[in-house]
Amino acid sequence: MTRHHSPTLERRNHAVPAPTQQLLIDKVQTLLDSLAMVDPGLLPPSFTQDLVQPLQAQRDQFKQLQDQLAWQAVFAAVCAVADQAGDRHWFFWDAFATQMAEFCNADKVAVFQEHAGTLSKVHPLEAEEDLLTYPLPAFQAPAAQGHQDGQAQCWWLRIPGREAGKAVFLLRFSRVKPMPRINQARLMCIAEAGPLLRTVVRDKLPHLKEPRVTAVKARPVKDTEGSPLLGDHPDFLAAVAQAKQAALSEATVSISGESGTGKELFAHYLHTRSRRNKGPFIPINCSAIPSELIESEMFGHEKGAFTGAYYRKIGKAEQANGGTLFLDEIGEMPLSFQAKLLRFLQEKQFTRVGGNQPVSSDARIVVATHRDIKKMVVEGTFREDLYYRVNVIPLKIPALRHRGSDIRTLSETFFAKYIQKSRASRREVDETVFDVLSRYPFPGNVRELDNIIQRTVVMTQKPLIEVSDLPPEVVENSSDQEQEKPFRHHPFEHFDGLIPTGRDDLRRFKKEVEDVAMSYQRDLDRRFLLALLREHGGSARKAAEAAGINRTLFYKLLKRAGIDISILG
Ligand SMILES: Nc1ncnc2c1ncn2[C@@H]1O[C@H](COP(=O)(O)OP(=O)(O)OP(=O)(O)O)[C@@H](O)[C@H]1O
Repeated sequence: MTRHHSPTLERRNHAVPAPTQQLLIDKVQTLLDSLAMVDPGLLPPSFTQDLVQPLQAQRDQFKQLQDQLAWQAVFAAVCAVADQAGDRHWFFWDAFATQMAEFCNADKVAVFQEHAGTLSKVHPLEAEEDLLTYPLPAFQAPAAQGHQDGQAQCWWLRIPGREAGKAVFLLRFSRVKPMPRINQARLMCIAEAGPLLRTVVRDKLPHLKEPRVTAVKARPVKDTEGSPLLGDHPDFLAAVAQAKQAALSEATVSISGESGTGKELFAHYLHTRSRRNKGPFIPINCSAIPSELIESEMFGHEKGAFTGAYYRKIGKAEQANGGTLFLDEIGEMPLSFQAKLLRFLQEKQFTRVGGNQPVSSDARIVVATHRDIKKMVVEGTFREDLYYRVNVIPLKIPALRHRGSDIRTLSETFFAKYIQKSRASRREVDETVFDVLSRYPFPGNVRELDNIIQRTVVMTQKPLIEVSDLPPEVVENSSDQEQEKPFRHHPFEHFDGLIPTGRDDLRRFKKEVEDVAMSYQRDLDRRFLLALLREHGGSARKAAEAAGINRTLFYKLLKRAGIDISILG
């Protein structure tokens, strides 16, 4: 069987500028759109067939070209990965492999599937011909069958006419993210296939040259200035700096931020850095206490104040004397209690439930909320005077997903913490894990990240923690990319000479479009002018008047459109 010798996919091909492709598509589309607006009465019956359909075909051809160029870019990226990996083995990243599988042409090659575990049986293949020079359609991937997402698979291609085949690794990686847009695939081929394939090579083919492995070693928990607040994103550091400043004063601080961003941690940090740090830090979660009990929780009660009050109880406000009282979720504070709280904040005095003696407490107040209490004021569910009383120093903690670099810092620290606690304390984390985590939106913020990593470390005992060890929901939701639109046609179907691959070809294409556009325009002008003249009994003066242009210009237009007025009767 002869081998398919279509033009090779040279790397220079993907150098054709992407904007030019889009420009061509846009141009033809604009033309089509304006044609769609022309009054059908002015158009010849064969209009659609003669003009619209060829234009549509041209637009589709440009789109196809765009796809193909994108594929070539991906191909070039895969070449780069393959270059790094040595000359005998090919590595395809899943999205690429799946696409290839779709365009499989099974009669050209025989394909044998091998599981990664049997890879070592694949004997070294002579490399007398560089695989890079093969036309892409000759790489026939089998239709995806029996793959498990997230698992590396090996496919062995046997190319007809040759004794031995070439080993091709197709990496199933679809759990990591849905198919990316093709123009993003290029970057991701390198970013994602790289670490995974290195892992596969290292684990399964130990006899091959040791690949470069990028794994992160667990390291001791960071402890900067004794602060438990970890992070180095500029917005986070700005919040820490504000907190440091606020700690020096006695003013009430109002901390806002989504759930799990570290509001309580910040409140504690404020306390430990304040001059009250020898005093108590007393937190009270307003959302966790039933509204009828909030007053006695906060201010305590006297013995016999109500049924079941057998002893005097000291409330949180009193316990916090000399220290800090942290009112968490202040937005959940019942409206009925807000007036009493306001009085305490202003006078530093309160009365225990069932008592009549005023009790004083010198507590610094820090409040937190994940709700927009300003909005609650407008809605009438939070007292305006209390809002101003607590909102003296506002401190906003950004959500984790807006603090990209912190995901990395915190992940490393949490991995280190839990790996140290685990039985096998010498474990590593594959870089790809951090890539996946950095793309996950973390609705539960730092608390969620902490839980995810703890769960991951506990649930696997492997020496190298990989993406497949992360909880599936994290991997599935780690994509911030748009959903991939499936390709409509084989990317290399018309590769042989039909599709322009260089700048000159594109210029020619562009000129063709312009010529077509011009001829359509002339044709339309002509039809319009003729219709106008007929309507006005062949009188150029009347027709010009009706069109709102002067007669000289009208004659010019007639001349340009090749209309001889004398033939009109
Ligand atoms: N910057 C950080 N560094 C280290 N750990 C953090 C950081 N931010 C949050 N955490 C950890 O995340 C968890 C949640 O933090 P915390 O309880 O302070 O959040 P929160 O905003 O008060 O949550 P909620 O609104 O649900 O009460 C805690 O285990 C905390 O130690």
